[in-house]
Amino acid sequence: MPMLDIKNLTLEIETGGTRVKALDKVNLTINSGEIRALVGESGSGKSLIVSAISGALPQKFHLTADRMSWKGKSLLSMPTEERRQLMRRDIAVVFQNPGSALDPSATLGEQLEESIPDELVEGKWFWQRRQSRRKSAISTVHKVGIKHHRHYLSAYPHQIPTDISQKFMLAMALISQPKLLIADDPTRGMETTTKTQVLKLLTRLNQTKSLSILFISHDLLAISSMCHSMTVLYCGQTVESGRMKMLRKRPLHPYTKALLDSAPSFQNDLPPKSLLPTLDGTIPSLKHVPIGCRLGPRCPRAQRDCVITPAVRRIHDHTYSCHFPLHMEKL
Ligand SMILES: Nc1ncnc2c1ncn2[C@@H]1O[C@H](COP(=O)(O)OP(=O)(O)OP(=O)(O)O)[C@@H](O)[C@H]1O
Repeated sequence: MPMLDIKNLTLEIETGGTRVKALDKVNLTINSGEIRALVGESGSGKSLIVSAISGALPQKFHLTADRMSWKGKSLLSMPTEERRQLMRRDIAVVFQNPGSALDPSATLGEQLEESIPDELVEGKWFWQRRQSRRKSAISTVHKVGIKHHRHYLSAYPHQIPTDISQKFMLAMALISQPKLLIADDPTRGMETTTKTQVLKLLTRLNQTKSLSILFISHDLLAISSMCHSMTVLYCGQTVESGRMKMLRKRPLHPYTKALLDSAPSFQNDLPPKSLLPTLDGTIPSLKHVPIGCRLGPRCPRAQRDCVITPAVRRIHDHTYSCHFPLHMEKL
């Protein structure tokens, strides 16, 4: 049984007097110990999925799903307090805008120490427990690559640079020793050495502590080096999902292929200064989503049938939604 299991998640948003489906029957599963990438162009709905899982959607959004469960328990019918505990203890989220998630009136040290669940604090007496909190705060900031802990732990959020607040959010997420980490573009804007350090830390935690990770990023090279599986999203629809190796070798959906082909690091035989292949056009706005397969107007393989939403098809653990998939002759 998957740890996190989402089936046919639909999210409707009111925009300009009409209701649009920002997410349209999205499927996503994460197994214990798995690192799954969630990829797709800007505006495809990745952050909305994160908000839906964490229960952080505005009231006016209308969310439905055939299944949205954590270890078999429905998240949709879970009492608020239980859901809050789950998000505090088992699922940790690193949101895209680290600054806005921090309390401006408390120091980083206070916020970090407060995030440690009571059961992870050692000692019987107040002073022992305070020391234990301090010790884990220091060791966690070191783990995520923040060196001058004395300086940063006593600083307020507005006093620290963006890259430190990004690392700090990761520390806040990891300090509760979660079972699943949802990281929405955690390395965005980081310089290469810091990024490598963060990715190594996540891989190590996955291998040694069996931490499952939903890794959202635009960095396909990082994704292919650390993720076991990948779910591809286009304009609110899941187009393909499967093992990383399989998707890289034989993507079945034209969008997955276009996405992989657009990454320079994946193109070994590309002559210098040649143009990377990309799909014409851009992702449509929510007000103008095409009917059926939303990639239709941009898809090189589109035909008349594509105005009907393709069903999800499965080959072992590889799923895709396309009327005219690639590579079928080789399967
Ligand atoms: N609060 C909101 N109100 C209205 N529309 C929204 C809201 N949040 C997101 N959207 C719309 O939902 C769609 C998906 O947005 P989302 O931020 O989830 O994309 P994303 O894939 O995370 O993009 P990025 O890679 O840039 O973070 C976009 O068209 C966006 O404009």
